[in-house]
Amino acid sequence: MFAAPAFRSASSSLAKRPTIASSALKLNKMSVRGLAMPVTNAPTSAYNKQKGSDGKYTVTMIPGDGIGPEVSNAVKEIYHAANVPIKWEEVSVAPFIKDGKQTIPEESIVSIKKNTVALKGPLATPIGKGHVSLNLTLRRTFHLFANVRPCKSIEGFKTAYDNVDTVLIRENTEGEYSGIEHEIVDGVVQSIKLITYEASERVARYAFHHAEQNGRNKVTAVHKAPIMRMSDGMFLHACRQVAKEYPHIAYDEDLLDRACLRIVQDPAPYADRVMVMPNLYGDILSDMCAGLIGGLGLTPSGNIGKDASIFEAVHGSAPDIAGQDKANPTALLLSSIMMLRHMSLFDKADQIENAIFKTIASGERTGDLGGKLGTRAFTDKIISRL
Ligand SMILES: NC(=O)C1=CN([C@@H]2O[C@H](COP(=O)(O)OP(=O)(O)OC[C@H]3O[C@@H](n4cnc5c(N)ncnc54)[C@H](O)[C@@H]3O)[C@@H](O)[C@H]2O)C=CC1
Ligand SMILES: O=C(O)CCC(=O)C(=O)O
Ligand SMILES: [Mg+2]
Repeated sequence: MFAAPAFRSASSSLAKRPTIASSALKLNKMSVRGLAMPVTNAPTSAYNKQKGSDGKYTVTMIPGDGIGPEVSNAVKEIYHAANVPIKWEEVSVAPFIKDGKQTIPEESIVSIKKNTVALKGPLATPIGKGHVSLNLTLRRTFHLFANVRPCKSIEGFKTAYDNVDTVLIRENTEGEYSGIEHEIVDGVVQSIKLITYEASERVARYAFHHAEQNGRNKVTAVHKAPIMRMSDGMFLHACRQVAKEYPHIAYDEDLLDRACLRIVQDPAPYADRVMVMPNLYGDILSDMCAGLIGGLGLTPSGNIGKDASIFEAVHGSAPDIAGQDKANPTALLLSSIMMLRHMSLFDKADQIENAIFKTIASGERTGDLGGKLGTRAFTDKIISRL
């Protein structure tokens, strides 16, 4: 097992390191002042909303950019056809500047806070100029500390492997995506990878909890601690501490590059476990896993917090195909199915999931899977199988 010498020398004072932890909290609260939710170490809380007088649960919907409105529309149509007891509260998170700071509309924050569940289409982030990532802003604003990204081979759709079944849990609020960058002097830029023990422990605990709840018998922490000695070293330390609380779940560690190689050479051994890792590694590894099962049109995710959860596809706004009726809505649909299960609407989740998989297996597919159907026609085929 890897030992992190530089980190070890500092570990005894770990519990008394309020400076790192409190500066992280300040960062989290910066995005939407006054509305940030408290951070706690509890793995997650159950969905406990009551149906409205119309017999429906209200869920926030953020259609998103690029292909977002097309794939969101597919979800809405299928849910309507399947009589899912959900009423969508559609909001925009288009940012504006208030007091010199990027702000997202209060209406969207109030909606997510009230409903505690949201389904989100992809949000585009301009490169190098314009607003900062709204995806990251939402994750930080609602302390969505764990990003769960399952990736499973689709029966009837042939790829190099038919046994991919990975579950990746990504720390979702800090790490390389803390957004702390500055130019020290001309031509020298510093980008801070901020890792706190608190966030590492929280996501590690969620990974073990998730493994336990989903019949997986191992947690693998994915890292680059030989290089990122203190930051990934602390992440590993937190994982090792939490592992002691779960003696019935095996724990091991793997280097990120080695894990990438192993997964593409033989994904089978990864079907028994949950992988947990810092933010950037999870972002990259989840696209890589998607490639093994047929691409980004197929992979869902859930951003899990204690007080709210936002479900979204792994993919982005796909500007190359936006507005052309080419997008595969499966990824957002499967994300919505994760959401339905989170809400304990298991029958509806199974019904829609079966219809999607039967449609794909029948050969009726969108272009990304080698098919001829557009987004709308594919949606209609799913509806016909509900
Ligand atoms: N969570 C989010 O909202 C995310 C947002 N983004 C943002 O999205 C924008 C575009 O990013 P890209 O790097 O181009 O990644 P992307 O995921 O949007 O697209 C990558 C490739 O996959 C294809 N693709 C993605 N989703 C598909 C679908 N549902 N059906 C068929 N093909 C699909 C695209 O056509 C493209 O060729 C950027 O502004 C990025 O920052 C990127 C990833 C996640
Ligand atoms: O926020 C973004 O623009 C990209 C985020 C991303 O790639 C992801 O969450 O997978
Ligand atoms: Mg990504």
